[in-house]
Amino acid sequence: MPSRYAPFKKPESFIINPVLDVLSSFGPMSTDLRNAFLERAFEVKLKKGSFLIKSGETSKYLYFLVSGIIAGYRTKGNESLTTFICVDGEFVSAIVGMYGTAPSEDSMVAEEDSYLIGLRSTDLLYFFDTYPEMNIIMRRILELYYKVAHERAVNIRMGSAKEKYEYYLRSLPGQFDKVPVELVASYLDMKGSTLEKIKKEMESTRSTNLLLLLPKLQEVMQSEQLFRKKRITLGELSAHLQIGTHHLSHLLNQHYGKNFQDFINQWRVDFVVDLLSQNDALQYLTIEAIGLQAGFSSKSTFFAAFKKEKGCSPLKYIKTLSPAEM
Ligand SMILES: Nc1ncnc2c1ncn2[C@@H]1O[C@@H]2COP(=O)(O)O[C@H]2[C@H]1O
Repeated sequence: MPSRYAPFKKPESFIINPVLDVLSSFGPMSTDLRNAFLERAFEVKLKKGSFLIKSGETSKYLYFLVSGIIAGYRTKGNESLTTFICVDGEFVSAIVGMYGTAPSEDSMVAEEDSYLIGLRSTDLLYFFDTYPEMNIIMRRILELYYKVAHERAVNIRMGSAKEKYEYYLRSLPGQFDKVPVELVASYLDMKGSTLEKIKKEMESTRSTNLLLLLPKLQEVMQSEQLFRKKRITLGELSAHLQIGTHHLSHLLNQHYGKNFQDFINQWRVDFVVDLLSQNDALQYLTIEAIGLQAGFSSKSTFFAAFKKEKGCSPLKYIKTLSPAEM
C-alpha cells in the first residue's frame, strides 16, 4: 500500500448521504446496502497537484468526486495528453483494471483541492454478491459512462476546433467555467491559444446576440411598464425576455453600466419626472404617492433613488420646474 494514503476515515454523514442519493437515482437501494456503504466508504482529501492514481499503479479503489477537479492524463514520448476531466458529482476509477486486476494506464491528478469518497473494489464485489440492487445500479452507471465515452470519442474527432469546444460546453453544463483553459485545450487536443481565441469569439457573438434583445427590453419597460411593479425581480424581467438572469445582468452592465436595481430605479425616476412635467399631478397626489405609483415601495427608497439619478431631492427638483410645467 503506497504510503501517500491517509488512514481509513469514514466521511461525515452530511457528505456521504448525498452520494448515496446519487447512487439511488440509478436504482433503489435497500437500507442494508446504504448501511454497508456507510460502514465501508472512506474519505479522500487531495491537495491540488497530488495524485489520486499514478500511471502503472494498480488501483484497488473506486471513487466518487464530491468536490474539486480530477484530470486523467498519459504521456507518450514527449507528449502529454489529457484523457479526461472529472468534475464534482462524477465517479472516477482506473478504467483499465477497475478491480485492481491491471495497472492503470492513466495518471489521475487533482487540479484543485478535491474531496472524494472511496470504496475498495473488494467491497464493491462483496456488494454485488450480497445486494442484487447494486448490480442494477452499477450496470446503469456504466451504461451512462459508456454512452458519454462514445460521444466524447466521436465529438473529439469530428468538426472544427469551435465545434469541439461547443461539445465540451454541452458535456459539462454549468461546470465548464471552473476548469482551467490549458487543461480543456489539452483535453480537446488543441493549443491553449486556439481555445482562448474561440472563447473570445464566442463571448463577442454572445454580446451581439444579447444586444439584439435591447428593443424587446425597451418595449417591456415602456409599453408594459414592468418597473411599476413593486419588488420586481431580475428573475421576472429575464423571464419576460426569455433569457437567463446572468445574461440579463451582463446586458444591463454592458449596455447601461447599471445593475438591475439601478436600471429599474432609473425608469421609475423618469416616470416621476415625466408625470411632474406633464400635468398637474401634484394637485391631486403627494410627491410620495407619485413615487409609489412609479413602483417604489417606500418614500426612503424613492428619495434615495431620485437623488442618485438627479442629484437632488424630488422636492428641490419640483422647485426648478417652471410654473408652466407644473
Ligand atoms: N486515495 C486513497 N485511495 C485509497 N485509499 C485511501 C486513500 N486515501 C486514504 N485511503 C485509506 O487508506 C486505507 C488503506 O487501507 P484500506 O485499503 O483498507 O483502505 C484505505 C483507505 O481507507
